[in-house]
Amino acid sequence: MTGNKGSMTTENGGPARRLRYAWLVAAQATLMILLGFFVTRVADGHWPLTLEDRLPRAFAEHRSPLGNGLSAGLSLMASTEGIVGVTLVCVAALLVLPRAPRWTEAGFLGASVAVQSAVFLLVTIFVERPRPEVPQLDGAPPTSSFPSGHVGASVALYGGLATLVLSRTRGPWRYLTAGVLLLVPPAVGLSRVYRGMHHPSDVAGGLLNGGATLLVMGLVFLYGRDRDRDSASERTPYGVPRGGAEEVPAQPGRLARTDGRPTGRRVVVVRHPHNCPDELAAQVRTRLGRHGFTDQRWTSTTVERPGGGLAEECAAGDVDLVVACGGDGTVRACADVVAGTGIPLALVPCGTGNLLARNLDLPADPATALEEALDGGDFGIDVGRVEGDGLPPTRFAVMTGAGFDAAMVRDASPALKARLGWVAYTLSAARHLRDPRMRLNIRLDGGRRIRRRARMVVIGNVGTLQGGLELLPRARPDSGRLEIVLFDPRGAAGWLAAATHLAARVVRRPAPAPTPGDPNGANGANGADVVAGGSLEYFSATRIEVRFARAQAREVDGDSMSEGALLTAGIEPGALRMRLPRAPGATALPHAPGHGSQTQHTQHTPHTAHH
Ligand SMILES: Nc1ncnc2c1ncn2[C@@H]1O[C@H](COP(=O)(O)OP(=O)(O)OP(=O)(O)O)[C@@H](O)[C@H]1O
Repeated sequence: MTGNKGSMTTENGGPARRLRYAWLVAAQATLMILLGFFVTRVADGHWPLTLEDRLPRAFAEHRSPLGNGLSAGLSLMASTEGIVGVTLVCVAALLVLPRAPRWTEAGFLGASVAVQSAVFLLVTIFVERPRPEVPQLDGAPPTSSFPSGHVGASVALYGGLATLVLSRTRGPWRYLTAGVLLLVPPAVGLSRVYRGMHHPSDVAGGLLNGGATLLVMGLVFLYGRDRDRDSASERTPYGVPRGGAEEVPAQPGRLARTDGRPTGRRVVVVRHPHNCPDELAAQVRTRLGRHGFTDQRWTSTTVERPGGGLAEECAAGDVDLVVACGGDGTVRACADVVAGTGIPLALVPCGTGNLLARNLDLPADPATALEEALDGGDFGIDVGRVEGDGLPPTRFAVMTGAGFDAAMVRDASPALKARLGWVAYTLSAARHLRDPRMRLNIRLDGGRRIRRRARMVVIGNVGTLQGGLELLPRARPDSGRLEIVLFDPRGAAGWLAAATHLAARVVRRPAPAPTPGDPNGANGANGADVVAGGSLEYFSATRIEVRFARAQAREVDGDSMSEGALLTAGIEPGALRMRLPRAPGATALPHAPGHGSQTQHTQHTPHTAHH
């Protein structure tokens, strides 16, 4: 994990560096005390402070049971018990829920709440201000009215959470989440004035104290972490400073790393211009540079050329790494070019679904996913190949299909995708729930044709969708096989059975589904595994042909394709060499002595080994 190296540096240098920022907390406390003196001794009795108590008085005169209840709830959210409880839960969640504990983020949140409280208490020792002269709905604590502790604490906690959401997560939903969190402190402020506990200027003081705390703690923890990481990446895994360009051993074509492994130096970065913003592109550029990729060729994707100029760059030779900055469509286009060539592919997952990245268990943060992969190794994964009537042969890394999912992909509004991410697919799916069932026949590995009706056919190299939903539980990227599901819920009961079955797999994280044909598990004809009252039927094969009675919507790795009545799919075992933080279950590839035009075939784990 990158964090290991990063945290080693952080532990050595972090506390000392953080102490250097202690003067900022002292400055914050001094300024807050001076502000308190100004409010209580200089501005008191002068406009506009002469007007401010009209607000608590107006509230006191117009109190209602609803207002009392709402303000009590908001005040409770920002009470000592509320703040301590929510902070502890959030800190515990940051340490336990992610794959690696988020010490920096947990530290930022915990320290923000603690430092805000400490400064608040200090200020109230020096500044004495009486509460507003109105009936108060809460017992008045002995502390000064200036500043509002509830408001300061709510800024530190809910504002701190908003900061983490904005700085550590992706997707348009983060703005909505952060917006809701940022509404809490002003709402708490209003509730404190309503309840007669504070003057408006106390609330302003609380907002200021909380905001200043977040600024200082953000500087110490979040900005500080990036600096730690940057300086850590200046070093090899053994702490030896990395050579600058002029220190590189004169060895044409390849660099020697101090850990003895060879590292390529020419990288082609395929960038989806809408999914990979400039800021992320800059991070990718820097991280690649630090890992010795000094010769960077950047190419942008277009609708007509979803792989940009990758094919031409690879044809020119001497490409040591390809980086796909985009979603599954961009990855597919890159995989189509590099599969079978031995050129490794790394991902910067910044699309809508990013299903390959999810299935390979990459970090959600795109730059971190790249960083960890660059510190990892090369592994062979399978790719699928699909063609059909009017569908030229193309490779896929995730899934291809027809029917419901393809119509959903086709009709997802690009504007909604940009704003809501994968939620746009959900909205589109709702419009196709009542689409008619397809009549089809399916042929597996040259066997006899199986007739079926279904709403959707999905053929997958990997099987997990958003939210951990396992559409194809047996699918593994290194199995050497493709998994197929026919989805055919009938009536409300069928939909309910299918939804319950899929949801139960998310909740229980069950063992792999039985192998088709396994006497202990398969219960359908033709070696299929039938579940959820017949709503889901699973098959497994290396060659699949699906013929539809009528032309259907088709999709490949989330990209809509022309309608057609045929899908033929096969598997290329281990054909795609991927640079990953860790093995997805495949055998690590030895580094090729030279590549570019050379075909690398990988060892893949036999299918049976997984069952
Ligand atoms: N410059 C561009 N402008 C508009 N569309 C583009 C551009 N480049 C590529 N595309 C289209 O974007 C799609 C590929 O996008 P990609 O898969 O990378 O992201 P996504 O669809 O947001 O994410 P995901 O596939 O993970 O859900 C393709 O359909 C391609 O035609």
